[in-house]
Amino acid sequence: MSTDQSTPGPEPLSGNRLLSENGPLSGTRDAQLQQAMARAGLDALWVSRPENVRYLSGFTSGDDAKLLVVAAGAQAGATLYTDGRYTVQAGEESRYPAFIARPPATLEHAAPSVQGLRVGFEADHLTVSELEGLRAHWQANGSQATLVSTQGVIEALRLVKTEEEVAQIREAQAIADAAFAAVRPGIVAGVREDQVAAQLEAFMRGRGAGSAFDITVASGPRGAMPHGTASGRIIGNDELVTIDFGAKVNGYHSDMTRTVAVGNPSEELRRLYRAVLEAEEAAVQAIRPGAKCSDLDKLSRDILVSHGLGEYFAHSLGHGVGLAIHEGPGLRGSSPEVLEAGMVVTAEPGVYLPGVGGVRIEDLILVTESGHEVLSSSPKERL
Ligand SMILES: CSCC[C@H](N)C(=O)N1CCC[C@H]1C(=O)N[C@@H](C)C(=O)O
Repeated sequence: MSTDQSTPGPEPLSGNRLLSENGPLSGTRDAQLQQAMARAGLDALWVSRPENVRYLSGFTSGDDAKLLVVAAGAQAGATLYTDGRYTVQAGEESRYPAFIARPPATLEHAAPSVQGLRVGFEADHLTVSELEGLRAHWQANGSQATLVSTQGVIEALRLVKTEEEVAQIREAQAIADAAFAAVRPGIVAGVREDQVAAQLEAFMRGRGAGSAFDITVASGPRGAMPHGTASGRIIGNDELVTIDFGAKVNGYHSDMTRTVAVGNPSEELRRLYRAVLEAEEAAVQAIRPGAKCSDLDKLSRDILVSHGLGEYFAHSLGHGVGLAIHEGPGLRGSSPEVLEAGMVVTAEPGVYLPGVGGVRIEDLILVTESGHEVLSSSPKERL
């Protein structure tokens, strides 16, 4: 898989070609996109973030594709640009016609469509060389397009999930819960962290799901690493082990963390665990439409501060989950976002004490009209 569309590669199977005529914008998602583009003052949008390409087009190899959307006028419509490795797949999956080529042929093909338009590009997901390519082909080459830097145009549409999207996330979380139930009895002293991760991953693959990200299994002092990817460390007796993992179903992720006790951890470790559990449960209970993300973060942080642990809570409370493992809304102190029904978020406070260890507890939560539904069902230990 390559994210660099400018890398020379194999030629298209049968030359550059459009798989069908230009595709109209139709349906709810396209209408929302057109409104969002109008709000951002855009005539067209060059979509390069893989999840956004997938969200709009349905093409599942968004890493190797771009999408041009022209919102209105004679050229209105959308075209997927990908290369000859994906001719069949694009024909099967994409809601829009595909032009099979690599840059610069893709940009040359798009140039007449963007003539004189204000064309947005995704500033967080376009490389400098790709931007130079847009400039060379759409500005310096007579197309006279105005390139506009944008952030979060499509991400804003992805914040509230449809029922179909929630169903995928629910399925991913159910598989992760089943994996945890199957693997938990084997998390004992003498087992390596990476064996635990391998068992979780094998279980999820056996159920047709992928792993949402590199699994964290952080035992003993490694628990002080929030992103402590499973290592060859052997889990010891009387330790805490933090396990953070998720499944991926049809591109949609789940995310859950449990911290488990092996043997009889010290009273100091149990105290950390109880404080984190209190902070997590309070945050979950406060999740409802209208709740401010920054307030939720503060609520859990204040509880950890009251236990003298505020300085050890080294990240935000949580994040949205969907086609990306980390997406909006951000449940953090600086977030201006407010929860709405249909959002799927995590609540995952943690404390990390260098040389000692750490604790994190995380649930995956659907915001509902009446409050919330906790999608993760794996039991939490009471220490
Ligand atoms: C590599 S994906 C990690 C998934 C995990 N559940 C997670 O989101 N974590 C683990 C600890 C912190 C948190 C995280 O990475 N939060 C981000 C959004 C932050 O910047 O705080």
